[in-house]
Amino acid sequence: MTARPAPAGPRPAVTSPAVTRPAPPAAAPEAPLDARRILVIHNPTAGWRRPQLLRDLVSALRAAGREVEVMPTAHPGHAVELALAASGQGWDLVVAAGGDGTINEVLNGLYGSNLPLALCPLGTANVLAHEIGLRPDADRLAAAILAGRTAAVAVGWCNGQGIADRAFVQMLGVGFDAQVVADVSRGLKRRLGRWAYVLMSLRAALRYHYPEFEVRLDGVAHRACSVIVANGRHYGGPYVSAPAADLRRPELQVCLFHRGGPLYVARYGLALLTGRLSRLRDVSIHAATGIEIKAPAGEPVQGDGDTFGSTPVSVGVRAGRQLLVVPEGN
Ligand SMILES: Nc1ncnc2c1ncn2[C@@H]1O[C@H](COP(=O)(O)OP(=O)(O)OP(=O)(O)O)[C@@H](O)[C@H]1O
Repeated sequence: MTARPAPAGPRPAVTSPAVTRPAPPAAAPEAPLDARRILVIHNPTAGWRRPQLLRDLVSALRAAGREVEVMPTAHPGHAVELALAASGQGWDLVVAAGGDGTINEVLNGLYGSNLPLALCPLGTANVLAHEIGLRPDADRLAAAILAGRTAAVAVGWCNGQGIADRAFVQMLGVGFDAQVVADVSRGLKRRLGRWAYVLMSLRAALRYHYPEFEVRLDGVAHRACSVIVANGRHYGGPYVSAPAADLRRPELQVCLFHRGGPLYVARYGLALLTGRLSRLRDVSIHAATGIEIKAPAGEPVQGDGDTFGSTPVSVGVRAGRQLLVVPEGN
């Protein structure tokens, strides 16, 4: 992997669990971006593979006089390498064309480079695209990039078993959902799309062992059967898990699920689909900037829909360090 020289100043450490920071005032809008040279990092294995969407986007950008190069990924982790190498090559913007896992890899490669990120959502769930109101329509995607409207988003960070200082943008999960993500194979996702998650959720609901997690939120101890750490509001696609979450604020919303077992999984799943999750009495949501999660044994940790590693895991957040192209009205 190509190593980028460290960004000016020390790389900030994951926020200490003991520190509670007040939310900063809303950030001033960024000046519009005029991206002339655009690199597209494309995961050809993502989601339902909508090659036409990407082709149309590239045509629209070229028709508007932009220089566009598409680099396909060849293996997992390749998008990190391509994004790392992109800084210093004269690009004005990097587009992540794929699902949330591809966006996550590109983000991890871009961090600290000051190169803005845009999305071409080709994945299965496309949670970040839902979060910023980006529709999978080539004309709208091109219009957003050409308008150059950006937002500075806060980035979540985690360290854990097999996880070394990894960024996430939308969410991180430990417990039932991380088990489901670990169970869904690439082949199954390709064959069944979203239904792969439904199928594996049903299977895991019956087979999962529902351990209890020890969770420290800014130093305060809690216990939970499952945990979702939300940087954005959305989860699993167009559904909302944490209504108070805001990508622009360096603060995470932590959903603690206090009961385990198949009936509670069904209850939580139904509440998520009907927008009532945050109102359940056995779910509590807490704002936090430093989070420690431990389990009796190593349990899977998922971030942005891909397995990162396993517990114990510590999670923090860093303010406005990544510029993201957002559509009008966001
Ligand atoms: N050429 C490749 N071959 C196999 N795997 C790849 C390749 N390029 C990237 N990957 C891996 O594919 C994984 C899944 O990609 P991604 O999340 O973008 O698609 P998805 O899972 O279909 O979408 P979503 O996350 O929205 O459900 C990524 O974690 C990445 O490591």
